[in-house]
Amino acid sequence: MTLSKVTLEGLPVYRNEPFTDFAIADNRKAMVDAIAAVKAEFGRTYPLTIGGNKVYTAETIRSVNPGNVDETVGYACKASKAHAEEAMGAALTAFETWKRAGAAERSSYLLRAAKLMRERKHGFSATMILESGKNWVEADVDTAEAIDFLEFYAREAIRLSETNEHRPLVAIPGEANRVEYIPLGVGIVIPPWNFPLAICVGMTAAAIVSGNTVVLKPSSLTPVIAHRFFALMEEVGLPAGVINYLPGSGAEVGDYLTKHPQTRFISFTGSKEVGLRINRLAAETSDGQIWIKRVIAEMGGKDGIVVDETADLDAAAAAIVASAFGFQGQKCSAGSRAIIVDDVYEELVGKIVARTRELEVGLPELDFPSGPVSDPLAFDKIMEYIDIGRGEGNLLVGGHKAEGNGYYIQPTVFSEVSPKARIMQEEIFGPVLAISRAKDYKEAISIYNDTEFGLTGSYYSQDEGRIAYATQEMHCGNLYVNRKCTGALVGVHPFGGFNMSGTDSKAGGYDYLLLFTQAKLVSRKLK
Ligand SMILES: NC(=O)c1ccc[n+]([C@@H]2O[C@H](COP(=O)([O-])OP(=O)(O)OC[C@H]3O[C@@H](n4cnc5c(N)ncnc54)[C@H](O)[C@@H]3O)[C@@H](O)[C@H]2O)c1
Ligand SMILES: N[C@@H](CCC=O)C(=O)O
Repeated sequence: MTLSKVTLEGLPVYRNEPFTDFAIADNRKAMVDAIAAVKAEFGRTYPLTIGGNKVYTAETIRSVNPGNVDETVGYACKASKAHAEEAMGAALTAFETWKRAGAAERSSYLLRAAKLMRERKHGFSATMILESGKNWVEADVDTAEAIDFLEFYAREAIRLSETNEHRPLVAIPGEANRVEYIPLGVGIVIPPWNFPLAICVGMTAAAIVSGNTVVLKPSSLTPVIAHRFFALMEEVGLPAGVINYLPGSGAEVGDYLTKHPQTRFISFTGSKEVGLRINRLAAETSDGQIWIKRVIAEMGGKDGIVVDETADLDAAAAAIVASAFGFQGQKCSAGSRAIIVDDVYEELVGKIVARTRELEVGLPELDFPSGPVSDPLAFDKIMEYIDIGRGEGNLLVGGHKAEGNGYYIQPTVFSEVSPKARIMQEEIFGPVLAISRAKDYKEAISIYNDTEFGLTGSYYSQDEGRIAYATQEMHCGNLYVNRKCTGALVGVHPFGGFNMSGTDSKAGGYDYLLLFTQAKLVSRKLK
């Protein structure tokens, strides 16, 4: 593919990457082989990369397999503030040329990376299985989403560069007017650990394809998969300094870069606490700073599924269990609350309990449906919430540590939980489902709305009037009807939440790249 020749018309129509069917023996074998190949690389040290230079540090971050804590996936070199300063310098230098590359050229790097990632799909997924504790399907979905982000944003950058053709300004005689979406500058990209490939790729790709350069500070829990993506971008020939790979402490390097006067924007996805801190620090102007920093902050959720008495209860039970316990509830979209109307409460709770009991907990590489949680801090926090839950509801399933040489917790269900209970209000980010009873669908929806978050929600019903009411009243960025509240697809379900869930950036949607650009109007008087 010639770089400057990429056009929207010349590209195949965007389609979501298909998921792998692991019922097929060849696909299972391919994943087993990929896991073995990743294990053969265990224990390697991954350098920082600043302006293309590899930097090895004495201090490293040990990336542990949360499913078998004796295994070290790798060691990531750990940046200091001095490295952060160098990375900022490298990104500023690279920006001077990268900002002038056309959208077609910038997009071509993403498209090449997508092609290679597709060819090596199971390798990327296997790294996540071993580094983040995803089961095979969850890891495969994460890789597919990463490929989707690359393909989608490549097309979006080209579309945005052709905006005057697709959305012409109002014409007036004697002038030629056009809008150009130009890059912002150097951005700090701070992804979470839980979609360690897809979200890392999506945030980084969107920033650079819009003409910015970035310092990428991956989560300290998943630096190896982030490095795998970074190495892919090097392999496709991305110029040095466009992405600077800089693992390090959030408190040290993260704060330093957030406060830096030459940081133009911060693209963050993670917890409410860290997001609010970044937002506050970024609002303070540093000496020498000549802009208002832009903060894109996608944060947590306390998502839920509302079920009324007309709903298909088997479908609702399946969705509630999948949304609550998929990847051990460690998704911002996790349906950690179910709000069920009185008439069908007992029946539906029975179905939820039965399905939850079927979830076997075990080693991700052996593809158990339920695996470990991320790390000891998360383990302790979740177990504390389970203790709190014992005082706030009826424990129906789980409630204990599960067997295994890792951070395993039994999928846990509490019923008869008050809407104001802590386990109904606070993000637990683990395999804990709280169920509340409502007298009717209107009360159920008002319980759903009664949190500080507003990310995802589902409404289960067969009544069109109620569906219309729920559509209007449920206050969240991603509302689903008669489907689970996890699993947004790029281009299909633009993703982002309201209130304390963040800035509603709508990742994977048509508005996302605008966040990484500024619009410049050029008006020319004609003779
Ligand atoms: N809304 C979304 O789209 C979305 C998607 C995924 C995850 N999340 C949320 O992310 C959270 C889980 O991810 P996590 O545990 O990685 O979150 P986290 O907030 O602990 O960390 C997120 C990132 O911030 C970094 N960080 C920590 N302190 C920092 C600081 N002072 N300055 C700069 N960076 C700092 C971390 O190293 C990590 O890379 C959950 O709350 C989840 O709901 C939200
Ligand atoms: N986009 C993902 C959630 C990302 C947050 O963890 C979903 O829709 O389930």
